[in-house]
Amino acid sequence: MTPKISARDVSVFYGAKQAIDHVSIDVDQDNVLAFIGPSGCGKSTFLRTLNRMNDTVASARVSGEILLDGEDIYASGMDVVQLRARVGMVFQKPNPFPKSIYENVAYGPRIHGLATARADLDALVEQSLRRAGLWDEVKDRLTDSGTALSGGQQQRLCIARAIAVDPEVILMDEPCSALDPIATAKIEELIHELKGRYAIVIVTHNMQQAARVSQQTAFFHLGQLVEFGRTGDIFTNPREERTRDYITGRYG
Ligand SMILES: Nc1ncnc2c1ncn2[C@@H]1O[C@H](COP(=O)(O)OP(=O)(O)OP(=O)(O)O)[C@@H](O)[C@H]1O
Repeated sequence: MTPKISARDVSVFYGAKQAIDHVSIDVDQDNVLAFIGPSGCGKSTFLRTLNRMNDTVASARVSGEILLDGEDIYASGMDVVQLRARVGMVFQKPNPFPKSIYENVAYGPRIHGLATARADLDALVEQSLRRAGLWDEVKDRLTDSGTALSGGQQQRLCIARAIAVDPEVILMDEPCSALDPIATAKIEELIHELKGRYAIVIVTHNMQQAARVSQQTAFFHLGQLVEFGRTGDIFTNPREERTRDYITGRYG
């Protein structure tokens, strides 16, 4: 199977400090891939290279190659706005726009010209909220502010917002770390439902979560990709000592 994203020999520097050290990895189409590793090992930094979110950090410099469907996303002609629609992102802290629930979801399709007629936009908003498992909770209050929802609902709204522009990949950077266990379980359920429709990459500190939601796991340490494989193998039979030490809680 051709990978959805292929990262080759990727390094990232913040000024003189190297945060990612020659990482190569493929993201498959039909999988959930989890990035795990101790704090500061570079999980978020690497995740953010996959849709050029590091462009927003002045000191960040990326080398190597990242191909999306075989196309170099760092090529000079790449439209970064379009790229971030194709490779959407959900952040640690839910960050809905200070606008209505409807507008949070409709904004992206409108600026990308995916729906112009009101009825089409309404249908797209409903479909996105349904896929994000939020429709039944908000259908009678679409004009309320997105920021008035609970944290878990806000995170699902952010997922609906990412889905609305018809992405191919969804990057999730610790999407449950600000949520309680019930809201977390809902997001995990949602990840199961979204799997197959979108390639999903999730950064998580929670190893049980990685084991529950992902089919593949990548373990990072000090900017290096130490081990990458099937989640079951990584957690039950890791090849590398550093992976074993981490998953058994010897450091972290
Ligand atoms: N904007 C930045 N400017 C300078 N250094 C940064 C920046 N962002 C991250 N770093 C550094 O890069 C390294 C990797 O950080 P990163 O946040 O990617 O790790 P992480 O594994 O996601 O950590 P955590 O699990 O704590 O979120 C760390 O040493 C961090 O201090």
